[in-house]
Amino acid sequence: MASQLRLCSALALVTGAGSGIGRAVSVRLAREGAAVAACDLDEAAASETVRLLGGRGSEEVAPCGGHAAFQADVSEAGAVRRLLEQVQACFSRPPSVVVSCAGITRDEFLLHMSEDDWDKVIAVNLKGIFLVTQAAAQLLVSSGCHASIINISSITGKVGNMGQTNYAASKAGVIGLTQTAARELGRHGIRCNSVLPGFITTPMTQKVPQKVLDKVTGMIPMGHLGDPEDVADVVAFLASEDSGYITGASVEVTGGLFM
Ligand SMILES: CCCCCCCCCCCCCC(=O)CC(=O)SCCNC(=O)CCNC(=O)[C@H](O)C(C)(C)COP(=O)(O)OP(=O)(O)OC[C@H]1O[C@@H](n2cnc3c(N)ncnc32)[C@H](O)[C@@H]1OP(=O)(O)O
Ligand SMILES: NC(=O)C1=CN([C@@H]2O[C@H](COP(=O)(O)OP(=O)(O)OC[C@H]3O[C@@H](n4cnc5c(N)ncnc54)[C@H](O)[C@@H]3O)[C@@H](O)[C@H]2O)C=CC1
Repeated sequence: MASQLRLCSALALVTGAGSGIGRAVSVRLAREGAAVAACDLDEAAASETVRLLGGRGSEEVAPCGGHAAFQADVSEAGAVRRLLEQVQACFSRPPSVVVSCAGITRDEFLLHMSEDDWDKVIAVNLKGIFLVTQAAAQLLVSSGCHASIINISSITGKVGNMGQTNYAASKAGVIGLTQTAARELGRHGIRCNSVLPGFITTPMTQKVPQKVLDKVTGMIPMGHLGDPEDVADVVAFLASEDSGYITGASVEVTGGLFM
């Protein structure tokens, strides 16, 4: 689909920007004119994303401003606070688009799942989105800026998935968190929506046993796994004013899996 320049005045903070869906989201938002603050636990990966965007220090300059890479662990409150301070200082404004893509899996059947694997997944996937959403919202409300917050959940948060009690719980929590944030922040001109991808071809799904991937592919009405760009298309829409009357929604990007 031809990209429009819907985001020329936007500053987009993307977490998990160093890989997969987060990288695709960063590329798409930049292509639509946004300045991108690409954050990841892996600083080198975030910097590579910015290089791909034609970031500061490269010959290409984004249509409406530069891009920058930031390192932060979204599960750490202090790191998230510093991240938002750094973004505000770097761009002299709060992010008007916030996309939380950072996430992990630690898959195991319930009977054998360790407490540590539970804690780690909840900390990154759910608490991380709480911390980023809260820190961004505090900046935005105090400055009176309108914004679009987009949290990446998963279809697993809707229907569950064998081997993922921790992950499914975290992603179901993201939906509830986002709906509640939408209720509280709507009066401030801040929209909050969730995106629920199905199986998307990224490093995260490379760990899935082939027999499971084979099984699920046969269940997808569109007959194939999705690409990160399929998710980025929807994120760009939710980031733009084309979705200006949408908040509290959960948008499934699954090829029809578990519709
Ligand atoms: C018929 C059902 C088809 C599959 C439906 C799956 C729908 C899920 C859609 C999710 C889309 C969104 C994905 C997302 O958000 C990003 C991710 O989370 S990617 C990671 C997704 N993770 C999984 O799906 C878990 C995959 N399973 C595993 O990693 C391992 O099985 C596990 C570590 C849990 C256990 O390993 P192990 O003890 O070695 O057991 P086996 O691997 O041999 O499995 C035993 C048995 O169970 C079957 N099985 C395993 N996982 C699933 C599963 N998710 N759905 C259905 N069946 C599963 C496996 O095929 C074996 O069956 P046998 O008949 O005994 O061979
Ligand atoms: N790939 C898929 O099939 C699906 C993925 N999702 C979700 O989409 C999001 C992105 O997933 P993918 O791109 O597939 O995964 P990925 O593994 O390719 O990318 C995840 C990125 O998040 C970063 N990250 C991990 N922990 C972090 C932390 N504590 N702080 C900051 N960054 C951290 C990683 O370094 C990595 O760059 C995740 O939230 C995932 O749960 C949802 C549904 C399907």
